[in-house]
Amino acid sequence: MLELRNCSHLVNSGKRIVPLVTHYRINAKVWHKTRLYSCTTSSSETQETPNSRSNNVLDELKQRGLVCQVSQPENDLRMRLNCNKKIKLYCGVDPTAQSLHLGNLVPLMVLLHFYVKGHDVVTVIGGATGKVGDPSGRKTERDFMKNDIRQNNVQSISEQLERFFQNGLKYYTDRHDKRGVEPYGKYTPRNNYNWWKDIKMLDFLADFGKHIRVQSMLARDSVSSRLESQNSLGFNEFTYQILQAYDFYHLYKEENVSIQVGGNDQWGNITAGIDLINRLQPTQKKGVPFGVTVPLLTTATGEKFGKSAGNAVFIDPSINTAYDVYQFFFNTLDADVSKFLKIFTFLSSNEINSVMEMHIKSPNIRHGQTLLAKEVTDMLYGVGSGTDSETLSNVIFGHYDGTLSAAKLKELCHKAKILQHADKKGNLVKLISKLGDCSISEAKRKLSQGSIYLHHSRIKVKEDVVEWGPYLIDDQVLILRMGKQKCFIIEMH
Ligand SMILES: Nc1ncnc2c1ncn2[C@@H]1O[C@H](COP(=O)(O)OP(=O)(O)OP(=O)(O)O)[C@@H](O)[C@H]1O
Ligand SMILES: N[C@@H](Cc1ccc(O)cc1)C(=O)O
Repeated sequence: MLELRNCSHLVNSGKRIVPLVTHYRINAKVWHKTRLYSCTTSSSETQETPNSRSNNVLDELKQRGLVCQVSQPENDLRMRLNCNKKIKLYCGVDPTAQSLHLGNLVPLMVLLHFYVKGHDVVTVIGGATGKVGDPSGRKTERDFMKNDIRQNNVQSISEQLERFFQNGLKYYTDRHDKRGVEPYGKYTPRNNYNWWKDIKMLDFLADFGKHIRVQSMLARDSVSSRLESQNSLGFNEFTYQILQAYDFYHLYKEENVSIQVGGNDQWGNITAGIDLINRLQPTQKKGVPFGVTVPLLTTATGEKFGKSAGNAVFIDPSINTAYDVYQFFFNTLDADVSKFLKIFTFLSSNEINSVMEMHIKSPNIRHGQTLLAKEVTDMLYGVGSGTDSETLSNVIFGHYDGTLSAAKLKELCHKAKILQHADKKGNLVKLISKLGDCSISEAKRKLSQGSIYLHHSRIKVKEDVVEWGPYLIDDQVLILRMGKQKCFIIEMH
């Protein structure tokens, strides 16, 4: 199991609830069947491919801790990869929230590794499966979701997936190869509603029903665990595995997809698909279908990090900004840094080892967390956003030499959604009361106690201020600190 600290300030059920005004460094303790596949098979999926694919991606992924289970015969898969053949793989996501979260990124990182090495990747958004509800890893039934909400989720997650592969490729290119034309794979987005909407129940039962064995369905963990517990299981949830199995069959048959990737909680659904394909054998030419699962990221209390547990860190920019995600990774526990560098970045093991050496010597400097935060932010939000977030973080946490212009500072704060506004005609006491959400007398008390600092040079101010000039950057921007934990950046109009 991998562990993510519970980062409650970035976590929510759809809205960004990062406090816009409270920024503090949290010290490390706070968060805590089988046919032999022939390499000479000549389906479209196995054309000759460029050299970049000759590395065995699977071995690299294993070294990175990105592989939990691989379906048998694993050696066939390894042979296929070693033969430098192009492979097509898919991962599905159900539209049960507005945004992807960091847990979803783990299987998507597997796809990204294959993609940048020239393999083709497909994502399936569960427009159909999302209506039914996957019981995998859940103790209880899902809440009902209205069609229009699900539809909006399909839309936003589709955009996020597209952006993930676009930004991921740019990030990879930026770090690895700037020579131009690259043998990258092809990215194909799919929505399973598009094939499920035309399937008639009678036809489905007649054509596929006998190939789906009830004993196997009952034996899958997602079903058996619920049947053993007090919590009952709806017929919709019971049948979910059939839908996902058919998706894999459909993609295998129609689009030459031969590997399904998912979190380890998806093992039952993925193997249901492999069983269905093997029973139906739509074509001998395509070779054995495979499943690869990734380990589940869990919280310190062992819960899967995701939507159901209510602890997801969402990556939609309208929910969490680049700066929020930077802060999340900057606050990674020391014990998790190396693991996350392997999972969430494309840094080589040499690069990771060398930063970890520095990190172990002086953990308080946070070399590892800084690199991790910068890399992941660049990968998710676009190359450059990691450095911007680091710059802003340095300003907020007091490592700022004053060289940044007010214009740049405003731009960074605006993007991070933390820029405050105030009237130059107002006084400091009123400003403290507004920003600190306290009474005027409490604001005066904070001032007289010496807990207010202005300007990047941290001038301690104990009296009210009406003349702002001496404290402003370029006569426009005020940095105000309240105690050691709160920093506000305010544009004074
Ligand atoms: N914490 C996690 N670690 C690794 N993989 C994860 C994690 N959370 C989700 N995934 C994987 O992401 C893919 C998409 O999952 P899905 O959209 O259903 O998200 P989810 O958070 O698991 O949702 P829910 O909690 O509603 O079941 C699946 O393969 C799933 O296993
Ligand atoms: N069942 C997956 C999502 C999914 C949907 C359709 C698929 O074909 C594959 C995966 C999940 O809940 O995480």
